[in-house]
Amino acid sequence: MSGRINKPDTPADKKLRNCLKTKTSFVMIAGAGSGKTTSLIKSLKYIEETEGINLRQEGKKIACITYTTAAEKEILDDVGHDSFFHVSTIHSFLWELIRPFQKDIKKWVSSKIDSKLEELQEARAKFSNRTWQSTRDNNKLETAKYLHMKENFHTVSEFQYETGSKYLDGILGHSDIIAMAPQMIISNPLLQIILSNKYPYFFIDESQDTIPEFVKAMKVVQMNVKNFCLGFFGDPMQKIYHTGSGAIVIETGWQEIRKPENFRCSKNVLDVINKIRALGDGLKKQTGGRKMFVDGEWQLINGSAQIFILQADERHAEKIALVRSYLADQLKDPLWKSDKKEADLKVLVIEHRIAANRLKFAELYSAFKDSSTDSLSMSFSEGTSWALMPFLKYILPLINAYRNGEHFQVVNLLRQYCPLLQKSHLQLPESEPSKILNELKVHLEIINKLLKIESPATVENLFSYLESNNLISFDDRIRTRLNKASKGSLEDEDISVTDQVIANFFKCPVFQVWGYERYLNEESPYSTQHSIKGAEFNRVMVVLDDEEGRRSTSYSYERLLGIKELSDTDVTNAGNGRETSQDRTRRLFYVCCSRALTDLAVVLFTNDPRSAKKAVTETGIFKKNSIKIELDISNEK
Ligand SMILES: Nc1ncnc2c1ncn2[C@@H]1O[C@H](COP(=O)(O)OP(=O)(O)OP(=O)(O)O)[C@@H](O)[C@H]1O
Repeated sequence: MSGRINKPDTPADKKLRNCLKTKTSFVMIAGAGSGKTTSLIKSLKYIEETEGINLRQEGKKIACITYTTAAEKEILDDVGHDSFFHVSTIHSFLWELIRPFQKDIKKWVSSKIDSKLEELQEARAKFSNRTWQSTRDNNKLETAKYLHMKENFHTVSEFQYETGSKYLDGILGHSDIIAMAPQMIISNPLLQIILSNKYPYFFIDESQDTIPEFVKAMKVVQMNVKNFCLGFFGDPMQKIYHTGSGAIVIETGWQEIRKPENFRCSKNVLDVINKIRALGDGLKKQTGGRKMFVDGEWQLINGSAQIFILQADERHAEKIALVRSYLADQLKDPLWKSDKKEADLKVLVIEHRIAANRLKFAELYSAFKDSSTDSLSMSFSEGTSWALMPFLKYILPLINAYRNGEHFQVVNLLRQYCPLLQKSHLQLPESEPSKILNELKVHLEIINKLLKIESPATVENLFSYLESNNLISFDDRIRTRLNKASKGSLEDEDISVTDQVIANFFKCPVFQVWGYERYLNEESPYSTQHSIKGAEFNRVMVVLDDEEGRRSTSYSYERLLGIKELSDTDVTNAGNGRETSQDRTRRLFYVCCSRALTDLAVVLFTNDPRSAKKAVTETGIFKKNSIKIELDISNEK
């Protein structure tokens, strides 16, 4: 048992235990670093100690839904990897739950095919003489595809869950699970009983970013069954994904649990995050701050929180290095200059063009970022894009394992994702397992070569190879585009933005996906501002550069800090009580700054540092003597 499990109790922990004793559902709402995940972990242990023996005998478990697999691992590390605690991400939890309900799954998929056909029919009805021929062709192709599915659907006997959907092969994708499972829970009382019997305690961490349909489904379970304790742990101010629920509405009879403290951040960092938040939801200031045991007593750590306002130009990387070097001297802390993991330093950037150049995935980056849609661009940064999933889930782990001689892992991944090793294929009379395995060995070597740094292969070359050899089942969105690409029709002028992005993606040298993977896995001090949910580091640098993130209208630090006027859309949205880019940016800024345990440095790149300094000073977020300009750091040298 390590880390958070032994932290001292707070009044909130006691309140939470009362909820557990009385099986009262609850929502814990508290700011960054207040110890929400810590309270969650302690409550898991508490249930184990008080009811563990009985619950285990009855075959029951405690469910805990986390946002990422990294968070899942952290919690399991704390509670000792005991299967009594069913800690998992939402996708794998939902699939395990609905998997036995094959009939209902089939019904759902069948109605999805029908509604797809209806959608296509409606689109056709709106065609006019101004409709592009390629749009008509596309509709025709899609209609034929779904009609074929409808006709042959009766042949599918069982569904599996993989990365992309391929209904006639009985394969569902991520988005199917997320769309189907909450609906099934809501409409199936038996499923509600099974769920609550197996998991009498059900906790959801980072609830602000959990999808609303799942929250709704779990609330239905809680309303319909007895002896079920549903608990949400979250902070609306930390909602950074557009699909998140935000604040969870507290139902009658539920408890609201607040945690007023902050245990993570030094005093100066805490002052800054309190001010950022005050401009948003006005939550009462968090109290406390990080303490250290020195000379026999607990002492508050002062730390530092400064902002550096710099001229935006092409010397971006050089200037970041200059600030790091300045901080190393000023704080007498050479680790500010180190890129090593042990330095516990993170540089948080909104987009990652510099890192993309450094890590050699510039073309891939540009395919998803230049003239892209908000959703494609954002999911690229978040590592959740459907287009890249085949690499992240299957191809790269597979080739990594192959290169390291990890045969067990290679077979595991092939079993999970390769159609040739699926039960349905192996049961065919002509399938000979030993022959398939020999063929796979040859394929693996070819894929390995295609993915070498010196290989000229493109993404399309690799995808076509995988598809034509039945080594992968692609998401429909990839498959249709891949087939079109091989006929060359993607050169059409009438190409939608998504088509264009994917066409550019297909043309990228495929080895670049390694650099992209490193970037997502944070194997450099750089991380994106979206990827550090729940984490904490001693030294945090937050880089604010609207120019870098210019392809997304979702965020603008210059608008947040009053350097630029709000856009017309923001003004209209604010007038209608809708979310603005300022709201979104504030939440992201809050999450980033609140990751710092000791020292925080915000680096703002702007075209007009002088007026930016004035605007930043007026916000009152940073102390006057903590607002620095270029001259300050160069004078110091
Ligand atoms: N009761 C406590 N006493 C001392 N330290 C604590 C206590 N609770 C939590 N901490 C420490 O505070 C830090 C933040 O805790 P935790 O990650 O649980 O907060 P959180 O509210 O989930 O954070 P966030 O929402 O910002 O991700 C951790 O370093 C944790 O060890």
